[in-house]
Amino acid sequence: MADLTLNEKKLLVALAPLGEAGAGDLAAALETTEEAAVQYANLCAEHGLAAVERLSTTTYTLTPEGEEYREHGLPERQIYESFADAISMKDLQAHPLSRIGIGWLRKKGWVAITKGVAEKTGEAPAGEDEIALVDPKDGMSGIADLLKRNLVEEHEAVSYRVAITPAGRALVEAGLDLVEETGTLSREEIITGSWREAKLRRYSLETPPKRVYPGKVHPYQRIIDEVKRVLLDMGFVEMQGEIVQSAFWDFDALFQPQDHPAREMQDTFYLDQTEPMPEGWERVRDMHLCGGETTSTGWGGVWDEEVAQKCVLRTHTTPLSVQYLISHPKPPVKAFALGRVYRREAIDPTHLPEFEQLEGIVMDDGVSFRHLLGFLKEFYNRMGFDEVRFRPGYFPYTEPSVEPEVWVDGLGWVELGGAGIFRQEVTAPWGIETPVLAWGLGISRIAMLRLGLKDLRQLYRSDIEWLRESPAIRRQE
Ligand SMILES: N[C@@H](Cc1ccccc1)C(=O)O
Repeated sequence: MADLTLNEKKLLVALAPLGEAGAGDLAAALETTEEAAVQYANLCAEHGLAAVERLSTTTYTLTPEGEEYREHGLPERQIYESFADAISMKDLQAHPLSRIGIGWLRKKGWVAITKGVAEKTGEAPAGEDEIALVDPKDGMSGIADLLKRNLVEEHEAVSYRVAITPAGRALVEAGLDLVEETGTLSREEIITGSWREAKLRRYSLETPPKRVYPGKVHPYQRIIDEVKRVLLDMGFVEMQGEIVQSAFWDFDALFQPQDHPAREMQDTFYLDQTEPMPEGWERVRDMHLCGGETTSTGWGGVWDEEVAQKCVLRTHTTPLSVQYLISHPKPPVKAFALGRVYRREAIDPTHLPEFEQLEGIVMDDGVSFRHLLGFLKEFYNRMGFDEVRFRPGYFPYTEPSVEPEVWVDGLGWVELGGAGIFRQEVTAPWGIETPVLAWGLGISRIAMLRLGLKDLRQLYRSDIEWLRESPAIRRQE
């Protein structure tokens, strides 16, 4: 029995005079936790030196509702006692417990209902459930009904008893050497060689240890952090902005006409609040009406100030770009925002009413459409997508516009957002003449592809199994 650890030996020595003991007593004798004592006992059991018995006891306690009924009787009993022999259904239904109690009264056969009158059948013995309600104990036949009615709660308590086997006793009687073992060696012990005399604790390399699940960054947050890192590496600064925007910023400042379908209630979350117009709003109005002082003709028609003042949950992060340009009108500007946006979407595996967008702008003299494609390609390459292509797109605020797509094995080309060069209708009201490249990309989609998910909802539901299995490391570059 050379491979018994000191702890196992100590356990046997403590157990031998008792023959049999609860894990709690053994833990006290060994000055350790009950869990550890059970572990040592199990190791002894593996060597045939002890036997471990797992005992589980079930106890029941009353819920607050159960307590209430123990005192005053089950609802059906209370109703039963509230009238003499017969009662009209109308009066019966007026009883405060009627909603719970009437069904049970009938089911238990205590009343018979004919022509709108409930009449006692004369039989209403105390049921098993009522007996169990007084003092619920394991094995009572009324417990199941009380559990179903949520009047009692079940608790399971597990305890362990350990008994020494004849082989264990023989070993203790033959005498066990209780020399302290060491599990760690100090620098000195190694240098001086005194480790040779130390009694080293044996480890079993076959027994799998209990898995631990340390806290770690959420897989989606890791990708968001990585996106931000990539943009910062590419020389962008981060812009911040509000989730609640006026329709003026979310739509009008982006030259989205007031009758644009995306502005409608079924697509956008409107709030019951308004925001006053910002300085310079009249130039946006004029742009919509007639193109202001530019070569544009605008949309024509009418433009309603009240429509623009309504607040919405931002439907995209693009309003932040306009706001940033207004406060940073001088080139060069390279800025990004990564934040949540809201749309009234029916929920399915690839659509959610909230998701994350990565917004970006580059303003500088001489930047062109080719720079835009270059930025997007570079970004996706750095995020691990090697093949990128662009399809023509349309947005009211950009011209030309594109929709970037990336190639994903097994899925084909996946659309990931929109991009373009801001139209003069967007920039001119604020006196900006330098070209501005702009894009808004879906980040949850990227995360889904990178994490190999089939359902976007996985990113937002706290699925503990998935979180535990997700590696806590960054992607290999
Ligand atoms: N805002 C657009 C994306 C976009 C942003 C900037 C320029 C062009 C397109 C969207 O939400 O789909």
